[in-house]
Amino acid sequence: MSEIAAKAKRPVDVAVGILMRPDGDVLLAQRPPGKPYEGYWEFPGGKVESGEDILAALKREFLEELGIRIIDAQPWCGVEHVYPHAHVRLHFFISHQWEGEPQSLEGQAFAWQGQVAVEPLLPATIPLLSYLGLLQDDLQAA
Ligand SMILES: Nc1nc2c([nH]c(=O)n2[C@H]2C[C@H](O)[C@@H](COP(=O)(O)OP(=O)(O)OP(=O)(O)O)O2)c(=O)[nH]1
Repeated sequence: MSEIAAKAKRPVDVAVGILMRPDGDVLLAQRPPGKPYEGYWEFPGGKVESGEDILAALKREFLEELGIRIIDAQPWCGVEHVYPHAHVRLHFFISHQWEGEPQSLEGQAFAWQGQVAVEPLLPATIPLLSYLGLLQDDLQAA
């Protein structure tokens, strides 16, 4: 295998955060122009840097991209997906504790959603929505 092909196949770790309000609404962001899949909706986050702890990466990305300070977040699930542009390993966290309101520091749009209805959504994230819906239902029933 050539060095370029091997590099292309190496998974990239991505820290992704689902901010969940007490009523179950979650925050989505629209990918800004210039990124692969621009205009698609996602849960905010970004690539983990070499040697960086995943939760630390999550906190850094939220501060850099949204101006939000995550106080605490719990690991939720992992998803691996191969896109034409990258092989990603997504580490999803759920946070109920943060400070600040989302600011569009990268020109991205935001939406708080109960039932997630924004479209299009990044393909690797779509299968998680039904599981997320169960969590939101539990929160509302509590
Ligand atoms: N943040 C986020 N990324 C996701 C989700 N679902 C999904 O497939 N991804 C993929 C898309 C990208 O290939 C990768 C995230 O990388 P990115 O390019 O947005 O990361 P970044 O903000 O660090 O970008 P950059 O510094 O390289 O511009 O993960 C999701 O729900 N949220």
